[in-house]
Amino acid sequence: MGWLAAIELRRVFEPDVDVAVIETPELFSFGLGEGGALNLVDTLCRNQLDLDIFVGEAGATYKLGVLYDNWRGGGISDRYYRLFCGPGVPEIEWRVDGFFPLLSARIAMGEDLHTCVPGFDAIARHASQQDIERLLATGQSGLCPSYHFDAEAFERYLKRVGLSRGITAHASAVCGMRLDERGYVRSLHLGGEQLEVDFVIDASGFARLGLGSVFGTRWRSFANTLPTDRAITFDLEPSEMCPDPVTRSTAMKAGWMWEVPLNRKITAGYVFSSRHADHAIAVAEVEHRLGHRVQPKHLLSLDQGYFETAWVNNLVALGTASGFVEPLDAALATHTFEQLRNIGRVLTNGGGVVPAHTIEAYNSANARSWTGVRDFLRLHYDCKRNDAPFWRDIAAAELPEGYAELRACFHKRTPRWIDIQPYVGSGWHALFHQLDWISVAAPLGVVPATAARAELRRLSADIVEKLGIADAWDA
Ligand SMILES: Cc1cc2nc3c(=O)[nH]c(=O)nc-3n(C[C@H](O)[C@H](O)[C@H](O)COP(=O)(O)OP(=O)(O)OC[C@H]3O[C@@H](n4cnc5c(N)ncnc54)[C@H](O)[C@@H]3O)c2cc1C
Repeated sequence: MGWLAAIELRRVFEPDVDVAVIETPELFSFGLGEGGALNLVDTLCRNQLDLDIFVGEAGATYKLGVLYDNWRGGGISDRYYRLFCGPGVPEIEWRVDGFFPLLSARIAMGEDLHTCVPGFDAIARHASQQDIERLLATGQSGLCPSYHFDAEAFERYLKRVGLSRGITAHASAVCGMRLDERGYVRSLHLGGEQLEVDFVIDASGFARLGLGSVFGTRWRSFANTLPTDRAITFDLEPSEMCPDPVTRSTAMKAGWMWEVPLNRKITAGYVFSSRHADHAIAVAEVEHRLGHRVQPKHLLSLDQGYFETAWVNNLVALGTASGFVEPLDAALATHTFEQLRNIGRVLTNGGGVVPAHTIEAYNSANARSWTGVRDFLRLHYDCKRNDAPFWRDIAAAELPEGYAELRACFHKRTPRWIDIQPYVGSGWHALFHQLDWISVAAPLGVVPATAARAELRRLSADIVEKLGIADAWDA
């Protein structure tokens, strides 16, 4: 994300401010395909990165949501979707007292939620990219697009754009930082050279040069809540059908597997708990599920959590340098884009002069946002599976307090905006909205039919008749 951050800074700073990217000549990359959420598109547009050029340069394909396979334990055909919904879906446009009566009626009747989106048919029949483009252009699909993309190709594209906009590149590793007596970074050590700096965005990924090494900021671990701590990654041959416009997340015996469909390959991985499987067991399970051998590319140890303070004086950490969560729902990329938007917003609104209490507000909003990510991801594991020790252990594990309370509410009614609002602070946007929570909580039974029925019964008979949901009301 380093080049993207530099492009954001180039946009917000005056032309006479130098913006530079320091990148190691031995660039480290997982070679992954990634999927963004809707704020990927906002980030590109805000920075005048043309979407058509991005698609060509980053090998991007449409992403219209996430497909969850086997999270309820009913086998590979037991699936539900969380779609990126836009205008044109009556179930979402009708809202009464903070809830969606037409969606609640579906939950009360035990119906799928994703089938209410007109464009879902195109997803189900593996429509081509051109068909999806045409469908989106009609404005009738009820869908908003994001993209899957090749992370390395995206970074190369951003570098070309960055250089063309006057950003300078230093091919060198950052070996250290010199702080002044107040703890502000004054220069970076680049091998033999010192680079004087006024402001630093640390996008050093797992190296965590700033918060981890220099400032020793406190780490808030999610290990008790999100138990997966290992991942293997591998590529798959693309299927003969067109690339699916959804990221596929399949529940496995000791975690879950992701598949990001790109044009010429599918990048995939299995995130698992080391208490319940090891590398060999994970590979064997993947091969058994797919029915063929795979060639693992990386075995990674993952420590899920975040640094309590992401912005210290004149250094702010971005993306993995500030925290990490498993790639479920592209939460890390979504959080990173929101961090970047807020860094840009604070710098622009402050005219480059930012008081300490604004930095505190950024840090507290960032921490809230991470908590929201943790709880939304934890929701996915609330799935009543008990066919393997991993799922039984999760079912028995203690829940974080905030999420435990939310879950208790969802037994009585569907998720509301007021439930999510506490995760959002100081000008930040929610990463996962009411509809996202409903789309996962209802299929898993965290919102039971009885809860949906109870809230429908609070509606007047007039509204029930107008909406045509008397069956659900009476059920
Ligand atoms: C297993 C796995 C699967 C993932 N899958 C997805 C997914 O499907 N979708 C998704 O949205 N996200 C996914 N992610 C998250 C994804 O990695 C991040 O969203 C994003 O790529 C992280 O970007 P970053 O810039 O923070 O870190 P990185 O991409 O790791 O970049 C850090 C950069 O800093 C450089 N660097 C390190 N040390 C130094 C130094 N001393 N000096 C100079 N440069 C240095 C490195 O060479 C590297 O180029 C996944 C992550 C993992 C681990």
